[in-house]
Amino acid sequence: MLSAVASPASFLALASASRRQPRVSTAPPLHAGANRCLALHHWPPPQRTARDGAVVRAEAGAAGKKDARGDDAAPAAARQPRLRRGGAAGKVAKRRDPAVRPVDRYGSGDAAGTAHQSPPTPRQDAPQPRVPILNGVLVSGEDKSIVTAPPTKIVKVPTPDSGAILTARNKAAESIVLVKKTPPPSGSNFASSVSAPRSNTASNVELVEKKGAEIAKEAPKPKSSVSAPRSDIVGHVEPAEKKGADIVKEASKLKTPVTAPRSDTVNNLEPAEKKGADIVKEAPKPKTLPPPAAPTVQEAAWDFKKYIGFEESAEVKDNGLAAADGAGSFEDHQNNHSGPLAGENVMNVIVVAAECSPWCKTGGLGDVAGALPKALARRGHRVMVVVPRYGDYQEAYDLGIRKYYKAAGQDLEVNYFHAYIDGVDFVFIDAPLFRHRQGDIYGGSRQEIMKRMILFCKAAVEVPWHVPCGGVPYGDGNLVFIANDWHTALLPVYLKAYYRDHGLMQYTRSVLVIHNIAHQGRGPVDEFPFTDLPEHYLEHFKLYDPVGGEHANYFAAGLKMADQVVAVSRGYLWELKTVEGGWGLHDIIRQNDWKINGIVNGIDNKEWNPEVDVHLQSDGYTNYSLRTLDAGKRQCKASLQRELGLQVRDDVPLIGFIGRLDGQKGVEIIGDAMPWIVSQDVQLVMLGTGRSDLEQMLQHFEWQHKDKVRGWVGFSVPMAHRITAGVDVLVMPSRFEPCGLNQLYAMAYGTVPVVHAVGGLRDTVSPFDPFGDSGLGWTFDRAEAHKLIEALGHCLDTYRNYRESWRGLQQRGMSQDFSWDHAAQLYEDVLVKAKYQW
Ligand SMILES: Nc1ncnc2c1ncn2[C@@H]1O[C@H](COP(=O)(O)OP(=O)(O)O[C@H]2O[C@H](CO)[C@@H](O)[C@H](O)[C@H]2O)[C@@H](O)[C@H]1O
Repeated sequence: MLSAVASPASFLALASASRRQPRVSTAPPLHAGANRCLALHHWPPPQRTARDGAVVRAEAGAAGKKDARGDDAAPAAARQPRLRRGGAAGKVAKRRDPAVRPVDRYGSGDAAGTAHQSPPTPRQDAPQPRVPILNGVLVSGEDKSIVTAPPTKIVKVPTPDSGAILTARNKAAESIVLVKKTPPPSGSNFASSVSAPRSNTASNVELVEKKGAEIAKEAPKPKSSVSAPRSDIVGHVEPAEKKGADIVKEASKLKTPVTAPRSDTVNNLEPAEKKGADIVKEAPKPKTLPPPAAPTVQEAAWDFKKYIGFEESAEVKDNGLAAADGAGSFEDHQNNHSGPLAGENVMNVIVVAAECSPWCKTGGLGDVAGALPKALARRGHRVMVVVPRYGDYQEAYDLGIRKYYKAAGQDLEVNYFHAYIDGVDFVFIDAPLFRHRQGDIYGGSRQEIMKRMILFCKAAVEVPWHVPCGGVPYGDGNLVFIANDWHTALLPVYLKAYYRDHGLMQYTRSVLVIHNIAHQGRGPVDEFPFTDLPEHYLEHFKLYDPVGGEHANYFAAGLKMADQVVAVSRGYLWELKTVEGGWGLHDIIRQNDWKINGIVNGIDNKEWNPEVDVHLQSDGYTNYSLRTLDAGKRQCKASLQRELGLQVRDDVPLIGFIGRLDGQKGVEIIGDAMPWIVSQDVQLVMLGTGRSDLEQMLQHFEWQHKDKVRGWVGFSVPMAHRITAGVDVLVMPSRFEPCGLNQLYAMAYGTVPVVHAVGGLRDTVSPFDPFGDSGLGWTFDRAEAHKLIEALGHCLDTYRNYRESWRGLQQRGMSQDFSWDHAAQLYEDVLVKAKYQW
């Protein structure tokens, strides 16, 4: 008997148990038909390859070598290798190169087993030796006394009036130049960022000024041309430029690290404008340099709708759909004289992620990085997304800025590309390491992907200084970074170790979002020096794993260093604190509980909306709304059946599955339930890519049940949209699901979800109650085939025999507000908490 609500503990314990056990292919279906015993052992058994990116014994040593402990000691789900997947939205061809073992989607790997010893207590508050690091250059011990002094360097401007602050390289005479503020070009988001009251601006400025005045009184006059008292400019040193001794020598002449009003007060902040102007007046005139490829702002001409290939229909416009996602368009806000929704909480926000839709997406992280920033911008924040440039993205142009950063012992050049879309600055970090990875963004060995992420985080943390979006860099005051998953967990660490520990970037905060803690960025302790962090930071990384032993863990360090943390649902946050759900980091999560927030993702109302969905505008599909649900869905269903070569029948329930093919998504549970499924009068379509054994399973089922089953192996955004619209039921038997987006998309499209009640699935799909006529779908409390079958059985019964109840389910699902605007408001609360946190 299905119990609609079970305790989370039981979900987890059971999910975890099933993770540990081999798949049982003989789970007795409740409504088994004649061919219930259809053998599942036809398809190849899961390969027992080493888990990608797993904990690597220190002694495994040699570069490129994977987990030396083998798979047998790890839990089953954890053991399953997660193959890399293609990336480009909608057109990513899968590549498999047998010569290079894929690492996995998240590169460096699944966390280890279920039994964990307590990780070391976080010690970020412990007194630490103040080893000065100036842009990653360690200053020797005897120079410690000057640690707090700002390095005097090195700013040149691209053009005198561009407002950009760029550091010069290979330039003999370096000087600091205060850059005059220029009015933002039309179309830039500068207006939004400066027009809003900046609550901490005033207070920060006062604070800094007061402090500055006091210190300045005591401080000897700097000898260099540091006439512009701008701490962030002063504080910035080109890493590869003048190292160690030089910097120390220069810096020792100054004792005014934070005396100055900060660049952001000059560049970004309205209340500080006057002061900024005064400072500018006093500042020496910028040298006239030959103009480099200056950032001309072309963003205004960029049309997102054109880019994604649709124009809203007149009907949609009339219905005020644009406003349906809450805050209205960015333009609306610009014209809205009542000020930004965020009010005095307006901030500069930089979202840093390894993928971002529509440029590069392998899963939900890409969706979030593409949509959350726009929602934050609609609230009035000045928002930037920083993402690697894996391919040649047409809408982004080269800013002509070159920087060098050290990663894994190598000096690597990065360039910055920029686009301004929907009120958001998108900055693409270009480097040879990222180029040509579009179809394989998490590919390569563990060391390779870790090196990419080290470089990415180092470059990203300095973007607010170097990249003049709309002519004006963000600056480091009133600034918060939102890092995502292990790939960017190093960002909060670099922010602290390189800057905040040394009195720089004092008004910058970091938030780390946990989308999936099963991937943590683990490596042997002896690879820690690759990160280029001070030695004493190692303690924040070290984690003991009973299976893999001691290792260095990026996610662990990021969780400790971030000012605030977000888990992508409240249910997931609860699970993270359990042994089964924390994947070895549960103790760290518990210890940092005070700063962890659970926020369910939203959905992009332009991208995932049946009324305007561009993928429903051809091949017989159609857009539809709640009003036209019956006809619209019928048409989409028929088109999907036709496109997939299934019999076109409206009366047969069409079931769908979309997802990465790995242990998390529970696709093998569908496999276990297959004998029962094909015994019913149903059709089933599954779309996914990932583990090769699971891909083969999909293909095998299609081959075996041609009349009923389709297994589409690949990554196809259009097909994901069409399946979401065309099917009646979406199954998600995920073993764990931090949030889950597909069930949200399904409900928005009038498709009824049947889900394993874990994490975000449990939070977002309330179980159907036929008596109260409430609920949004069916849930089952254990990731097991017979539980799925039971829930699916009830679902199909309702579909066939209780059409009114079915219609009610669809209507309730479509009427939910899943917009990002609500989630963005909750994120804003977290950003504000971080901002006032010291
Ligand atoms: N073969 C395919 N072809 C086309 N599109 C495909 C596809 N396979 C998956 N997708 C798309 O990728 C996205 C996957 O979303 P999920 O929420 O399942 O994310 P994922 O588990 O990757 O991410 C993690 O992060 C997200 C975001 O926080 C959490 O919701 C989630 O629980 C967590 O595991 C959806 O947009 C889906 O349509």
